[in-house]
Amino acid sequence: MAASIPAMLRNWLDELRATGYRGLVVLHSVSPVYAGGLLARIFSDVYGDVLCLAPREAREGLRSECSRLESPGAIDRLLGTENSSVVLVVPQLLRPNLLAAAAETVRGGGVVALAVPPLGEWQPGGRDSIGAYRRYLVNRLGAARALFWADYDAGILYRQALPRERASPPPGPEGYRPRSPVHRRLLEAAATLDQARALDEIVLHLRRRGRSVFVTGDRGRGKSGLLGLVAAYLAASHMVGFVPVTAPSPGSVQGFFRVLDMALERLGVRHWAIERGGFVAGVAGPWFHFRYHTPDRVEPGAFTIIDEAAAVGPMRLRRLASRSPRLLAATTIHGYEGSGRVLAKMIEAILPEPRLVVGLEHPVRYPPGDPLEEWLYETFMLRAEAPRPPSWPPESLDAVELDRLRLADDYATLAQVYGILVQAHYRNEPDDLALILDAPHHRLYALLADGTPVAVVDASLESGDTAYEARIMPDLLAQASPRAMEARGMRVVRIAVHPELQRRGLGSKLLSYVEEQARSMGLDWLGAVFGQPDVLGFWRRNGFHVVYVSPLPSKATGEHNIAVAKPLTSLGYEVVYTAARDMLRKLLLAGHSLYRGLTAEAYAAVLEGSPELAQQPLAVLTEEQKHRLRLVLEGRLDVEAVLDVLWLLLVNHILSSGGLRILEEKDRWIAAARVLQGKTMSDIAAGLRVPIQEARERLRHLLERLSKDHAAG
Ligand SMILES: CC(=O)SCCNC(=O)CCNC(=O)[C@H](O)C(C)(C)COP(=O)(O)OP(=O)(O)OC[C@H]1O[C@@H](n2cnc3c(N)ncnc32)[C@H](O)[C@@H]1OP(=O)(O)O
Ligand SMILES: Nc1ncnc2c1ncn2[C@@H]1O[C@H](COP(=O)(O)OP(=O)(O)OP(=O)(O)O)[C@@H](O)[C@H]1O
Repeated sequence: MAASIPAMLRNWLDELRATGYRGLVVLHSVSPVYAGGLLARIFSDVYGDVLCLAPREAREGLRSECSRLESPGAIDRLLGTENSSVVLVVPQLLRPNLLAAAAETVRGGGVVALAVPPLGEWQPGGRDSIGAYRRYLVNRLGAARALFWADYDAGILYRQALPRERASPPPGPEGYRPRSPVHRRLLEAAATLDQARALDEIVLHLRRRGRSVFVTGDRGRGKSGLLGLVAAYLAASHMVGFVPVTAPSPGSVQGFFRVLDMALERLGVRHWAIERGGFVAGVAGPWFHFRYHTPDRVEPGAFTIIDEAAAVGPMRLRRLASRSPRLLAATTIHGYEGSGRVLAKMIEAILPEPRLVVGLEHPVRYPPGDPLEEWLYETFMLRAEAPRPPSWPPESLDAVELDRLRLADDYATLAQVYGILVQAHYRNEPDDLALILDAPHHRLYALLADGTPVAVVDASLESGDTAYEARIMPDLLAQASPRAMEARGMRVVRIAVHPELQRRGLGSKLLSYVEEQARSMGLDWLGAVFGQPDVLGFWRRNGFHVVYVSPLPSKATGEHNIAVAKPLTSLGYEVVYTAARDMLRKLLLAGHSLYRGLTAEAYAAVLEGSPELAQQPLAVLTEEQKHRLRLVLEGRLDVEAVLDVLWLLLVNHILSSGGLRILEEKDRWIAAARVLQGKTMSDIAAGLRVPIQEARERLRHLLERLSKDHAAG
């Protein structure tokens, strides 16, 4: 009986190849390594090439079967490669990111295969899983349109399916009539008609003095390739000299450089590649140089190219956009390494006008409508969107904890929940769904309006006993609070309200339900960690305090993580207030060193504090300082002569009142940036778009006010 599974698989592969589409193979066995070897042998016969990804202990047994054998961790490097078949040997945890990324490398007619333990023992969520992810995956396998699913040892075929129709290849660039003066040879270098049309539009836009271009599309649509074609046009037309190119990693620009190199070759433009650390880091010619820099190092040029802009983050983009006269950017809307429509809209708004937005739809490596891509996108909800909101006001509005095992069987509700939750994070990736469904220490809460989710919280239980990789808050609190590791709490990993129903109190209502749940579990604190300082207002309104601000920006997004917490027990009070008071002091005393990198707005926001954080001020002014202060107040010296005095007065004002209590927003920003962070007046004026003279006036008024308060105090 067992012998027939390989034969059936071969037949299925023949039929799959005839359709031109890609498919998924899942083969169970008590020895996933053996099953992986078997799959590799069959694929090698059928296709000639097999990429195998297996953990170290499994690799020895596979060496002779695979044309390339790597660890699952190498997937980032392999993303630019193209394969007919990929075998993933997965004895334990199956990370959705790995499966989705491996599929990205497979061309039309090819397969991705999973070699896994027998169905009864299969736990793709790993050892501590609650089993919801397994249940969900098994349900989803039932919905795949191109699947071969069997148990090799038992000789059982669970399911095989093939699409009925045959794929038609995406239309090519042949015969496309351009409107711009783009070179014919360059147009023919496009991989799809879509890419050719976009190239033409972009050239037209740039020739008409357009300032920015934003290319969007799902993964594998040829976005990076399109940037390469445009770059070749700019070089060949002598429109550029030095062009900085940035993206989250050098690996992510290899496709760009490859297509740039190919296109310059076709145009007969002399050029050479510059390699660094095994990657192409630049392509240069006699009058041009395209050069890769990491997002934290890149200096904008007259033309700046940004690939995977979503991963570079809005903060860095804003900085690049404000300093670069012209920009070419591309981003994935939905893909294995995340992103989302919200972020694409945000990026679009940052890019300067006149701006052209072009979308690419046709995949480059496989036909449109590919069933494997469809299955991955649906299974990992990569196109998740908030559902249509229910009619408002609803008859009932109930906060509940969602049963994740039941959710695994209810695709429609899970899609609604996830569709709301994705907004709380710029970048959503397949792994996120598995985490939310399956992580043992996570809890999922929702506010249901007549049964439809309108607000969702994903929370995680954390204490000193939680595994190091799975806890965040206890370690942050422990930096200042000696008893933090004794305390137990719940971290709101994400909170989101339906986009059409925000600012009606729903977020606060759900949060207070979560707080009740945490109290009933006897937890000491409720907390959250996030990157966007603009939601701080929401947390403060709900009684949370800033307990930590990361001095280092995230390498990718440039944002500084902020942690907030609210105490629920007396131990919680001790831990949270100790950390929050210490943080306020540290933010003040290290404003010019550790926290100088924060924008004035973000720094002023974290300093806002609350009266409960009031504490002992620093030393009083010396006689000499008082003397200088008098001279300034009488107009005989400039404010800059008493910045030390102003620093002391401001720090003491904040310490004794528990936060930066200056009402006018611009005054707060200028005071924070000049006095506490030590930024120059010209940087501040440029950053906040305030004339220097006005900034000086505001600083002087602040001095007058604080010295009056000081005299009165
Ligand atoms: C750990 C994390 O997930 S952080 C990321 C948070 N999530 C997001 O940013 C996703 C998009 N935003 C949302 O989903 C929601 O707006 C939330 C969750 C931030 C807030 O929920 P809402 O229901 O909109 O807020 P709610 O009406 O309860 O707000 C109460 C008060 O908080 C403050 N507040 C709420 N949102 C904000 C905000 N974005 N910025 C500043 N203050 C805010 C306001 O003072 C508000 O009162 P007001 O509307 O009378 O001025
Ligand atoms: N015009 C082209 N000629 C040859 N190959 C191309 C062309 N355009 C893209 N490719 C190749 O097709 C594959 C997918 O294209 P590309 O990387 O540009 O897609 P993308 O939309 O940027 O997606 P991703 O987010 O996966 O990078 C890459 O290997 C790329 O090198």
